[in-house]
Order: sequence, then C-alpha cells, then structure tokens
Amino acid sequence: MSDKHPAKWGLTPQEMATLPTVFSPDLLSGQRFLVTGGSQGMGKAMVFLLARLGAKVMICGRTEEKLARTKSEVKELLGADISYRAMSIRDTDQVDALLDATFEEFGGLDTLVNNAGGQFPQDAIDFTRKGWAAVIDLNLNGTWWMMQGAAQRWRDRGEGGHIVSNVAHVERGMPQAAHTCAARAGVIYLTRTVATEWAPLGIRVNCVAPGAIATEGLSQYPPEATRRLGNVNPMRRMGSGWDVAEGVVYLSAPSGNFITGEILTIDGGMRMWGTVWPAGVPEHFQV
Ligand SMILES: CCCCCCC/C=C/C(=O)SCCNC(=O)CCNC(=O)[C@H](O)C(C)(C)COP(=O)(O)OP(=O)(O)OC[C@H]1O[C@@H](n2cnc3c(N)ncnc32)[C@H](O)[C@@H]1OP(=O)(O)O
Ligand SMILES: NC(=O)C1=CN([C@@H]2O[C@H](COP(=O)(O)OP(=O)(O)OC[C@H]3O[C@@H](n4cnc5c(N)ncnc54)[C@H](OP(=O)(O)O)[C@@H]3O)[C@@H](O)[C@H]2O)C=CC1
Repeated sequence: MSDKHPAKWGLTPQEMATLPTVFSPDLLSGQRFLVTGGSQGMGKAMVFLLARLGAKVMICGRTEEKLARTKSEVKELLGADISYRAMSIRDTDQVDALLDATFEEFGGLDTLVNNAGGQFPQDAIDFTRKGWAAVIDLNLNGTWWMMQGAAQRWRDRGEGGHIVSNVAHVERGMPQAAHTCAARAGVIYLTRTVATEWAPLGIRVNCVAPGAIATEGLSQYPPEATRRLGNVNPMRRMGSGWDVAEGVVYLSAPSGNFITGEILTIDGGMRMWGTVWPAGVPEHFQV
C-alpha cells in the first residue's frame, strides 16, 4: 500500500475482506463488540477483522451514510450482519442510548473499543477555548463516558468485560497537537487507574497507541503534513489500519486474558525517533 499521499487514504473494503490475519477464523465466535468510529479508518479495519473472526459487532459514528455503507460492505464481502447507530460520543444521553441498545440487542457486551477521536493541528499557544474544549470533549470526555457507562452496566449485571481505547503515541509529547496529547494522556492514566479499580469486577482495561497510520482521516491534513507522516519513525513508512486492528484482537481474545492496564504501542518505533509537526516544521527545528 502506498503512503506517499495517495488520492484516497486507507484500506479498501476488498483489502479488509482479504488481508491475511494471524488469527483463526472462529477465534471470536459469539463475542460481542462495540466499536466507536467504526465507519472508516482504523475502526472500519477492526470491524472487518472482528466480523471475519466471528464476532457480533455494533458500530457508531456521527454520519449515518458512512455507517450504512460499512454495514452493506461487510454484508456483501463477508456475508456478516453488523449493527449501527448514528450518534456522537460527546453527548452523554446518546452514549447511554447506544450502550442500552447494544446490551439489549446482543444480550450483553464483551468488548468496548473506544476508537472514535480526532483533532486539528495547531500551535498550542494559539488554541482557542472552544477548540481546546472540542478536542478534550471528544477524546477524553467522550471516551470516558463510554468507559464508565459500559463498566456500570457490567457491574450491575454481574458480568465482566474488556475495554480497549485507541489513543496515540504521546510519550514524547506531540508538538502542534498538545490538546489531543493531553486528552490521550488522560485516557492512558484513566486506563491505568481503573484497570486496578475494576479488576475485582472482572473488567480488563487496555489501550492501543498508534503512530502514523494511513487512514481516511488523513485527508483532513495538508499534503505537506501527510508527506512528513511517512517519515516519522525508523521504519520510514506509515502503518495500516490492519496493524492496529490485529493489536485490538490480540488484547480482546484469550491471548489478552492476563493483560490489563497495558498500552500496546503500534508505531513503527516512533516512540524512539521522529516528530510529526502536523502544522509545519518551525524554522528553529529545520535541519
Ligand atoms: C494534530 C494531529 C497530530 C497528528 C497525529 C498523528 C496523525 C493523527 C491523525 C489522526 O488523528 S487522523 C483522524 C483525524 N480525524 C479527525 O481529526 C476528524 C475529527 N476532528 C474533528 O471532528 C474536529 O477537528 C474537532 C476539533 C474534534 C471538533 O469538531 P467540532 O465539529 O465539534 O467542532 P468545530 O466546530 O469543527 O470546531 C470547534 C472549534 O475547534 C477549533 N478548530 C476546529 N478546527 C480547527 C482548525 N483546523 N484549526 C484551528 N482551530 C480549529 C475552532 O476553535 C473551532 O471553533 P470555531 O472557530 O468553529 O468557532
Ligand atoms: N490516523 C492516525 O495516524 C492516527 C489516529 N489516531 C486516532 O485513532 C483513532 C482512529 O483514527 P482514524 O481511523 O485515523 O480516524 P478517522 O478520522 O479515519 O475515523 C474516525 C471515526 O470516528 C468517528 N467519529 C468522529 N467523531 C465522533 C464522535 N463525536 N462520535 C462518534 N464517532 C465519531 C468518525 O465518524 P463520523 O465522522 O461520521 O462521526 C469515524 O468513523 C482516532 O481517535 C484518531 O485520532 C491516533 C494516532 C494516529
């Protein structure tokens, strides 16, 4: 797959239906998953992989058309039925309605995948209050409402479960993305904290932390930024949604049974070398 600024980013449905996987076809048979932001990008790759492995899948996103398209592609290419609801994770009433609908339709839930998120590139010094609040509300608050709502339902039903949140590689900070960095760090430390609090409830809580991944979401960034994204790790290429989807399955399947509070970094080594500068490299840092 090319990562040198293609006309269209991300994997095609045909690729997601046929890419090789290390997992056996019936691995997740009967397992119930809810994937936020499952209508494109990494979330959609997760949906295809989960459906291929026999899971029941509910997805959500704000745009009904993209959700419906994903459902029909999964049906056409895999013969599997997935469910969807149009909603925003930033709205607590909509979060409750989504969780209630999922538990009711599936008779329970095994894994919540918090994947929906995003931000805009900007120097931190210029953030407006509204811009800061939007990014925190989406990536930290929205993710937390989903985590807490799922955990409350599991506790009330006397059932365990698993939560995996898609954050980002933020260990070294992320210039021009301080808002998302702060939000993702919040999710990471929520994860590390409730992994302990919720262990007695039989709830495991983990994260995947991607580096630069070629997805449709990158079309929101200018070509000069996305060109740099292919050069921000020692491998000097982007990852694909499939790399992250396989990480999510590893943590959710029995392979993850003794893993909680963990952050699985899937970044081609970006935690050691490479800086994104999504809004442009300042003169001071140009070499
Ligand atoms: C920073 C990137 C780091 C690179 C990391 C590595 C690569 C990562 C890539 C990805 O994550 S790909 C996925 C990308 N997808 C998205 O980011 C899409 C989701 N983004 C959004 O929905 C929005 O950007 C949002 C900020 C989360 C909020 O959207 P919402 O619709 O609620 O609010 P808006 O009305 O759009 O904006 C509110 C407020 O935010 C400020 N703002 C928004 N966009 C920009 C911008 N491009 N530049 C500067 N400021 C922005 C602004 O203050 C807006 O208020 P108003 O000016 O509209 O009143
Ligand atoms: N691509 C990358 O390089 C990296 C991405 N990430 C993060 O990983 C996650 C997935 O990324 P990626 O696949 O690239 O993202 P995309 O932008 O391609 O997809 C985002 C998905 O989230 C949904 N979504 C956005 N806002 C909301 C909301 N308020 N409520 C419900 N659903 C929402 C979108 O649907 P809709 O717009 O219809 O709501 C879409 O389905 C995001 O959190 C992203 O920020 C982290 C590191 C790197």
